[in-house]
Amino acid sequence: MTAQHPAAPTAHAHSDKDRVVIFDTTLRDGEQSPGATMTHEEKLEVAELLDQMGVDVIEAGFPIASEGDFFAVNEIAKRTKNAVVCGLSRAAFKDIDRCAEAIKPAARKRIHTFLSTSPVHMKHKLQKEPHEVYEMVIAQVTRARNYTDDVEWSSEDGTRTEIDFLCRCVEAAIKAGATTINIPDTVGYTTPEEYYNLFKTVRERVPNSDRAVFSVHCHDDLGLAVANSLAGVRGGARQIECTINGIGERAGNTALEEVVMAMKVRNEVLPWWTNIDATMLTRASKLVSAVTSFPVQYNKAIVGRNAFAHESGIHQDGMLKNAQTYEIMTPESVGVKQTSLVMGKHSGRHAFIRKLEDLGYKLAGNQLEDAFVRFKALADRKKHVYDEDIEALVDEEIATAQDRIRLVSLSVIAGTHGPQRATMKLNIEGRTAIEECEGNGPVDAVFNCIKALVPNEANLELYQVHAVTEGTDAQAEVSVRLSENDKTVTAKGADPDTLVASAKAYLGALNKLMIKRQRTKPEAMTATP
Ligand SMILES: CC(=O)SCCNC(=O)CCNC(=O)[C@H](O)C(C)(C)COP(=O)(O)OP(=O)(O)OC[C@H]1O[C@@H](n2cnc3c(N)ncnc32)[C@H](O)[C@@H]1OP(=O)(O)O
Ligand SMILES: CC(C)C(=O)C(=O)O
Ligand SMILES: [Mg+2]
Repeated sequence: MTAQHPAAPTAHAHSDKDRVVIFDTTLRDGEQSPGATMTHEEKLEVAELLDQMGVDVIEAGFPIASEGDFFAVNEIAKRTKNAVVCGLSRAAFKDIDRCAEAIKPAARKRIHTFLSTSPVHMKHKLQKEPHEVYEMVIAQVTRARNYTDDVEWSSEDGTRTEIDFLCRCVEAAIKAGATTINIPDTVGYTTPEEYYNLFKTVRERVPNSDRAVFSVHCHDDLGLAVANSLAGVRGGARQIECTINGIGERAGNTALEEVVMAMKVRNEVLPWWTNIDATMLTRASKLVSAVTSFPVQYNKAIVGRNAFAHESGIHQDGMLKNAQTYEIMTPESVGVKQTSLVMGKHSGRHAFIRKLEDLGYKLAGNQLEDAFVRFKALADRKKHVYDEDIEALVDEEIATAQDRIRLVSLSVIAGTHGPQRATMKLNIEGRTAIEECEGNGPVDAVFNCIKALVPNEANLELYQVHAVTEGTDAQAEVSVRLSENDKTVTAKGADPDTLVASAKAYLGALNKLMIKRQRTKPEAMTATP
């Protein structure tokens, strides 16, 4: 799995015009996800990691929202080494002043002020006329510019805003001193083509548009946030607002890891670049998931636990031959140690052999074939087949290869109304025999069957059960110790069914006894004493 992917991130001759600013809003829009609230310390930890991984702007919070938010933004402003620290504020002087105070200690600081421009928001939410909104844009951006020369203005619900009004507001904001213009798709309503056209149009129509960086901010209500963001960049935007794991209001925001890797892996068609150290993406994902208690879906692009895992035999075989067959980026490129070949019911022989080698086994011929058949049978019954399951299975295969008594089938009737009853079929040196016995409990009934089928004087000294792995579908591993005269043998049996495992262990011990008997008394060749 060391093959070099042609699509793997490579060094580019970067040009400044293709540089995309990564504006992370995990701590602001991300934290707006219901239930995603982070503690003060957790926010500091996330901000430190974002700074280390090369995020350009950290939107650290909404300082007017609460004392807690203010202090978090303020502390992040003090600690951040490289990134611009940004705070959000409504179009209200008190918000802007509070935001300015919070970000004051930052080496590089931004005030982000927003105001809705769509008819529905202006009429129902703000209850203001367009001309009032227009005046507010100018007043608020001007106010913010008193504190810093890095001011971002967002036209909330920009994608449902009437285009002439949007262009007028954007022009006014830039004239008042905004250096970044964000046109959010606040409700996740737009489509890639539409969003591309929006940026193209606004940039063409607004006379002073070249004096600001345009920014995309997308929500994932229709699952289009990443596609829309990239379309906006194609339309001329050079800042992407995003969050780790795509957390955020409702269906979330554009996932940082997805846009970053899309541009890296498909750079020939998405020819832009960022400053993000992609090898830190997995770490960031895990941290944000841990502090928000939001699990990352298994099949999530880039950072989901299945993003570099393969279970089906055809894919595993391809991966073993050349990783490029089924992976478009290396796991290492996003901070995952290695591809994992998950053993399950869809796995094939190539992967099984590789797994056995990794676990230190070398089986061939019938032994390998038998082990594979038993592995498939186990995988059919068990959700997760762990390494320990395979070890137990192979150990048993090796231990029982020479067995003269083999379990063919077992069924047991157990429950609250005893006596319990077992029916067992054995293959004893090539001959099939069947017996039905009762017992004081299901294990007793099983062992009585064995005694009836293979009469013996052996004394059961130990019977022990433990689970090989976790979960209710874990394999049971049963150990049985039998003694006969001066001979003592121990054997193990593993199976998801404890009673089958018990029978296998008992029979395994009997088989070993027979070998011992044979060694000391070569004429004792038969299964019965
Ligand atoms: C699209 C986005 O993500 S926007 C960001 C959303 N994030 C948040 O709301 C989280 C933090 N918010 C809060 O803590 C609170 O809502 C606060 C502190 C901002 C305001 O709290 P309150 O004063 O109690 O107001 P409340 O939240 O109930 O209502 C919002 C008010 O802000 C107004 N408002 C909304 N957006 C803006 C804006 N961009 N500029 C100015 N006023 C605005 C609303 O019209 C409403 O005003 P009204 O009270 O005159 O009707
Ligand atoms: C505050 C703005 C930028 C926002 O989060 C949105 O419109 O979605
Ligand atoms: Mg948002």
